[in-house]
Amino acid sequence: MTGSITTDVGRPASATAAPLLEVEHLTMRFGGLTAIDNLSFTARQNEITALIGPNGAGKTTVFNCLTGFYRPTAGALTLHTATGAHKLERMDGFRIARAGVGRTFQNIRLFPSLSVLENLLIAQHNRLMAASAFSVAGLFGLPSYRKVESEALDLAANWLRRIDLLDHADRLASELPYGHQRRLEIARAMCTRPAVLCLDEPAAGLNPRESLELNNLLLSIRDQDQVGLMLIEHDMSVVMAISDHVVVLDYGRKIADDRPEAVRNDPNVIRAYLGEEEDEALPDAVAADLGIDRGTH
Ligand SMILES: Nc1ncnc2c1ncn2[C@@H]1O[C@H](COP(=O)(O)OP(=O)(O)OP(=O)(O)O)[C@@H](O)[C@H]1O
Repeated sequence: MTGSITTDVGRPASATAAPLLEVEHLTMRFGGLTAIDNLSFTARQNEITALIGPNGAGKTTVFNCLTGFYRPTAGALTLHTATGAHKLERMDGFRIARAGVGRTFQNIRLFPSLSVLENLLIAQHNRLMAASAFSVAGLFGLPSYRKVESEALDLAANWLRRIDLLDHADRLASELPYGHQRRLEIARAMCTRPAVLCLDEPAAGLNPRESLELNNLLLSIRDQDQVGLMLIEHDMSVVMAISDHVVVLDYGRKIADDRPEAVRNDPNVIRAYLGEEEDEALPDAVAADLGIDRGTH
């Protein structure tokens, strides 16, 4: 083993930024299978927290608990926002979204037969309906509705500019190239005004140029939008390039929780993530991604 060992499992990566999302003793069982086993970590404001691990480690299950798709078997999930501390484990998906948890999925879930602009407006549907007082009269008569409607259009236009799709606003979402659809899905999630945005494999299927554009978009969201990002990602080059903090799962248990440069040299992570006892057995490309120096063998 040539990589240095620096990870202190369980130590938070940063104690400076305010806690945004606290996961405490999260457990999720499906019958006899424990998919998440007593998992605790903290994601912080204005940071990108990556959740990584081998296939079946439990990453998507964590997202499903955070977004109300699953009700956890045990544990507490607390989102801290300007409106207070929200106990997510007691809430359904609709209330969790309103509390400030946004999400994208492994498989793109845009409305394919709506335009690019309509996809960004429909994401703001709940806010628009609330401003209409849920009445037809409100849709046509209330000044508060017109104000929110104008803000919704401004927000959509702003995101179209940021993802460089303003010229494509009237095209059907399904007509866009795959990489554009990925960016649109992130913009759509941002139009729900989340406090934390959970991204499930956003780089999957992207070519290197699109992947670089995605990195820049996610960094700009972190730095400009008062949003914390949680990222499930198999592409280690993306994880290492943009994450502030990495949590590693293996068989539902946390095996590392630290800065990316520490995690990538952790022998437990290498062993679990790659399923190999020795780094000599790793494919060269994987070892390079993990930053393992093989020159001295
Ligand atoms: N609804 C469910 N019912 C039964 N078992 C489930 C369910 N959802 C997930 N699991 C199991 O929980 C474990 C964790 O699955 P999960 O999809 O969270 O892993 P993952 O780390 O996201 O994997 P991948 O990287 O392949 O997407 C797996 O063994 C999976 O089969």
